[in-house]
Amino acid sequence: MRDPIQKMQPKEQFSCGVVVVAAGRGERAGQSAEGPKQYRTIGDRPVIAHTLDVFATWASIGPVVVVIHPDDEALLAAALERMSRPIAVSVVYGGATRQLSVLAGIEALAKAGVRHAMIQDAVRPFIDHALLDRCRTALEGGAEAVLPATAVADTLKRAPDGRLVEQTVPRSGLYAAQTPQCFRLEAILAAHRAANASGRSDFTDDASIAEWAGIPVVLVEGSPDNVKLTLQKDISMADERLTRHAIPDVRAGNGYDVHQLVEGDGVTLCGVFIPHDRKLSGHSDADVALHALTDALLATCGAGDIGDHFPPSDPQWKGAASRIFLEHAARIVRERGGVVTNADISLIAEAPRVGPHRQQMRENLAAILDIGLDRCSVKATTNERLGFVGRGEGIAAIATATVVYAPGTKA
Ligand SMILES: Nc1ccn([C@@H]2O[C@H](COP(=O)(O)OP(=O)(O)OP(=O)(O)O)[C@@H](O)[C@H]2O)c(=O)n1
Ligand SMILES: C[C@](O)(CO)[C@H](O)COP(=O)(O)O
Repeated sequence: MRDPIQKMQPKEQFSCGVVVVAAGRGERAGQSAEGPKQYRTIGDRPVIAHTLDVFATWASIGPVVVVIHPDDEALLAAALERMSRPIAVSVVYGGATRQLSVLAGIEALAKAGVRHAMIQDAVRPFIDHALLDRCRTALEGGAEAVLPATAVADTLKRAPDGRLVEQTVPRSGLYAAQTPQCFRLEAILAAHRAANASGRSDFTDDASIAEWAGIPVVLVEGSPDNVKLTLQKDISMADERLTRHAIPDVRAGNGYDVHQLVEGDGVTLCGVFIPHDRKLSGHSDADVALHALTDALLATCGAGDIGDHFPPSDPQWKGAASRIFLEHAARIVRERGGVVTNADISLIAEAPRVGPHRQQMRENLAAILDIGLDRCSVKATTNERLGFVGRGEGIAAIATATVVYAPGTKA
């Protein structure tokens, strides 16, 4: 589409607020326990959170008014919690039609003292910054009314009874209207007020009110992605699209621990008791490997470290089997929506030899974490006789845990 405004130099100061209309009942989409369609989850969040996010992350963002149904206050509050960037919104109640809801929204926006208004359906979550920029350019070029639209691609038929085709309608010059529809605020407010005063309530978009009021409406290129979620299948497709493209929330945590070797009869490593002429000193069974892995798991969800959960000063952990600590960390991870996908431990010790026990150690990890054996790794190395490990004064362990969290999981 050729955009006559696009080439013009900015002549109009851009100062723009946004009205997001969300007061509809979504009857064509059908009932859902989540509420009307604008509050239903697509991907990881409610539809309206996606829509508002695009404005919240747009450099030219101004004041935002959200028009809701009086029954939906809690739903909106919950959706605002799911934004990727917090946004301050004014909330007003809408009316029985979209037209009345928009009027309530632009009346509220007029109080914010902005020059321009973008009017957006809450149920068009796939707007993007390039589209908003095209609208902005057109407003800066002096347009009073700007309509993003796409040329109609299908052959059009008129069938008044929905059964028998009466006529093929030439599609040349026909466009499908999208939102945000953008206006000089004063002009669209006057047009909406006049339409309301005249008793007209059948306008399905704001550009048609502008046309009715004699305001020239300039087209800018819409986006084929900018679909309106009208039916259940639109919501399912939107969900599928976002889920397919969701970036996996993969987090890696590391842990490190050292325990001193003192006189004794053996050490416990990864839950395996290995007879030895020394033992590891510690408050619990001093399983340095499981301690490091516990820290690594906790690190994947910002849950502190082993000492926060099991203070060494607490007598109940005296001599405790360290698998308790690892089980606890794994439970925290699961409760926060995480799935452990890998656990890797490196032991650094001059003695005893770990090799003969590696398989049992891996099996212990797999059992404690309830994951496959191929996701559990135990390795060992000496410290080439260097340092405190090399002198046999202690054993160290380094662990890495990899956890995949559900999209949108809050740690
Ligand atoms: N009284 C109304 C009706 C609609 N809308 C909003 O206008 C947008 C586009 O409307 P539509 O898709 O028709 O939504 P609904 O009216 O909710 O759907 P239905 O007609 O199926 O009930 C939606 O964001 C909707 O919430 C509104 O704010 N107030
Ligand atoms: C405003 C709109 O989204 C532009 O396509 C559309 O007109 C809303 O229509 P509906 O009748 O409320 O579904």
